[in-house]
Amino acid sequence: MLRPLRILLSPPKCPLTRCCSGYVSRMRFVNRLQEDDDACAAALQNGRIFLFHSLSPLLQRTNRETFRTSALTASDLQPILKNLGSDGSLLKESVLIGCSEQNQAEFCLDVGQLDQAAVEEQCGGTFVDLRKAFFLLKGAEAPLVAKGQALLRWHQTNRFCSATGQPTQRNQAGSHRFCSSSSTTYYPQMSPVVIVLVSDGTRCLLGRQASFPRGLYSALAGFCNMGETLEEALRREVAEEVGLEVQNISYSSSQHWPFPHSSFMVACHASVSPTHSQVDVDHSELEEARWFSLDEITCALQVKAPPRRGDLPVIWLPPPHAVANRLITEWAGLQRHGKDGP
Ligand SMILES: NC(=O)C1=CN([C@@H]2O[C@H](COP(=O)(O)OP(=O)(O)OC[C@H]3O[C@@H](n4cnc5c(N)ncnc54)[C@H](O)[C@@H]3O)[C@@H](O)[C@H]2O)C=CC1
Repeated sequence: MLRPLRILLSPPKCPLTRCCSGYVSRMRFVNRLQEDDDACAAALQNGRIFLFHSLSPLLQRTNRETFRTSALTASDLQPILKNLGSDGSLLKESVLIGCSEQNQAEFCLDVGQLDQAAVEEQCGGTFVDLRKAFFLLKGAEAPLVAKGQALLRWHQTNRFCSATGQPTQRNQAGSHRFCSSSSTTYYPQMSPVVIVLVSDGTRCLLGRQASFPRGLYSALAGFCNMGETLEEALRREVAEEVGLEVQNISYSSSQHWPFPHSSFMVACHASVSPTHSQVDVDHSELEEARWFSLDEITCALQVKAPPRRGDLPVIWLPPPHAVANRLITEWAGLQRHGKDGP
């Protein structure tokens, strides 16, 4: 007979003062768990575990429209895994992703080898593709599942040493893998990407790829090449994609972006002189790029959901989770207050 399942909903955000007071101890706790396998195994027994199935996170519907992540404790999960025919070793495949504000270690576990419907039934949730889940979740929950999925994916695709072909072994936290034949330690990787909102003083430049949904425009983005600085990558990408030379580069913010794989997005503003703003699009990279006025951006920022089939054509922008949205919002705010971006 199964014990009643206790689903732990992610805690609401705590007041700033409390977050700050516990921050140092939480960071040191996570760091210790990454270094000490025994401590990590013990923390797993008392931790919160976010389930994934074939890299899709388990979500709970809170009402008709909204979803939240759900986490189980090890003691809730163990009987479920056993009931579904898994031995006790599966739990140890959990990877550490952080520590809650209640000082509880947080882990992710992919149960892709178990029957999806059976896990959903026993856990009272639904596994949702990350592309959908990322935009259904609010606040800190979206980056949390993105981080968990990225780490689980990295382990699934780095089981062997690229030098010797021998299997690699992970530490308990999952913060690295080790090949004992070549004594090589492998760490999870992100690809650096620069994303830039170019302004000519009164307008900003957005582009769209042919693969984007109809009407979606975004800031220009591109992967950094080996050996490049961010500034070099930014200048090169803008030159390649739209034939412009930018100046006045300023940093805005950054984010981990899980699509299609882990990118480390560094978001910047930059400018061109209004007398040198003629766009020359490389159509092998972009379908279109053009300048947008503040009025056009203000309208586009008000479109809160992608247009549906049959709706009138409308220009819309990446959602608030995307750092591109932050760049565009920052630019619009500065324009409204009479200052250009960078
Ligand atoms: N979070 C946000 O606000 C936004 C995120 N992005 C992300 O930025 C990234 C780059 O954007 P785009 O250049 O438009 O992407 P893209 O997917 O069009 O990639 C461009 C080219 O870069 C090369 N490439 C792919 N993966 C690479 C890697 N890991 N390292 C080096 N080169 C690689 C390939 O030749 C690919 O054709 C994408 O992951 C995209 O999802 C793009 C716009 C907004």
